[in-house]
Amino acid sequence: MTSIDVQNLTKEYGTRRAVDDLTFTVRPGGVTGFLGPNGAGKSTTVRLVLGLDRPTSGTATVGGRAYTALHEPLRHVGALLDADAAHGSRTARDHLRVLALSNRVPARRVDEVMEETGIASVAHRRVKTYSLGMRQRLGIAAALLGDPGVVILDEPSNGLDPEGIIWVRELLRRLAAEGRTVLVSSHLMNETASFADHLVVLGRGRLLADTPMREFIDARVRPRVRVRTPDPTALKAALARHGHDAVEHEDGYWTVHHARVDDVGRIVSGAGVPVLELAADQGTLEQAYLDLTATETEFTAHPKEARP
Ligand SMILES: Nc1ncnc2c1ncn2[C@@H]1O[C@H](COP(=O)(O)OP(=O)(O)OP(=O)(O)O)[C@@H](O)[C@H]1O
Repeated sequence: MTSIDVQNLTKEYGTRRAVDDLTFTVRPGGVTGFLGPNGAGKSTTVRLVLGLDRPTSGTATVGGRAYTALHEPLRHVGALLDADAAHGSRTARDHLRVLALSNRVPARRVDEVMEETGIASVAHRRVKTYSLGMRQRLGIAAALLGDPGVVILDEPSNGLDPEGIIWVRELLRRLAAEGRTVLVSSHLMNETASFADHLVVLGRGRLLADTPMREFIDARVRPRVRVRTPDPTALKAALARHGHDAVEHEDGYWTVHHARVDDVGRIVSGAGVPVLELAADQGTLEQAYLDLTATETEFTAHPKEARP
């Protein structure tokens, strides 16, 4: 099985340390979300993994070997870094054929990946006539061309329509289910939450988190419960007896903070409080991420102060 191993990786550009002593492993069989504010060092790390840049110190390997030492690398690692990587005056099919030929990938894979990514019907069109979403699909097709065990995608949903976004989500899950190692960097928290099971989070070049997604959220966002009842007085009284408080919202719901849905369910049913709806509000990846990175963001917009 092929892992991505980053070991004490550091990259300096002049006096700026873009990546600072990073150590983490991306394992097969799951989708790892690669997160961090602008300038955190995600792209630099990926470039070091792909041998596009040289580390100042430390190592980045794929299956125990440096990318540059891989024979026919496309058959081991597929990557989407930039949707504009294809030459605009080439057709999509020609672009993929050239890639296939230079990596001894069977020619039939060209048609297979175009079919899989939904661009078969535009295979003969020049890439410069493609929309951003179509170029994105072509970039994903190129990443999958060599049937690689490791797939690294930077913002794969970029420019895709709603149907395309769902397609990417399912594709990532399937690649992981097939036992591949999948690393996806993104700034879209809802999207990342929909496909990732593990997270690696960077801030100012350093590792801030390397945890399963559920643990990441649970450790940072306290659970809440939403309740709707026609008898708020009985609800508040029953909760108060167990040390809980309920806060009313404009939409008619009550929120019980720092509470688990099982506990609130038992309390209200035990007290005979009529309940129309009861739901766990588990907290989102976005809440947890913002909580973690609040102090790690290099670039923040500050609203102008109001003048007296
Ligand atoms: N070639 C380079 N020369 C000088 N500085 C660089 C170079 N590449 C990256 N940097 C700097 O390294 C830091 C990390 O940048 P990087 O692009 O890796 O971050 P990122 O997490 O991918 O950000 P984003 O989310 O904005 O894409 C930034 O401060 C950036 O300005």
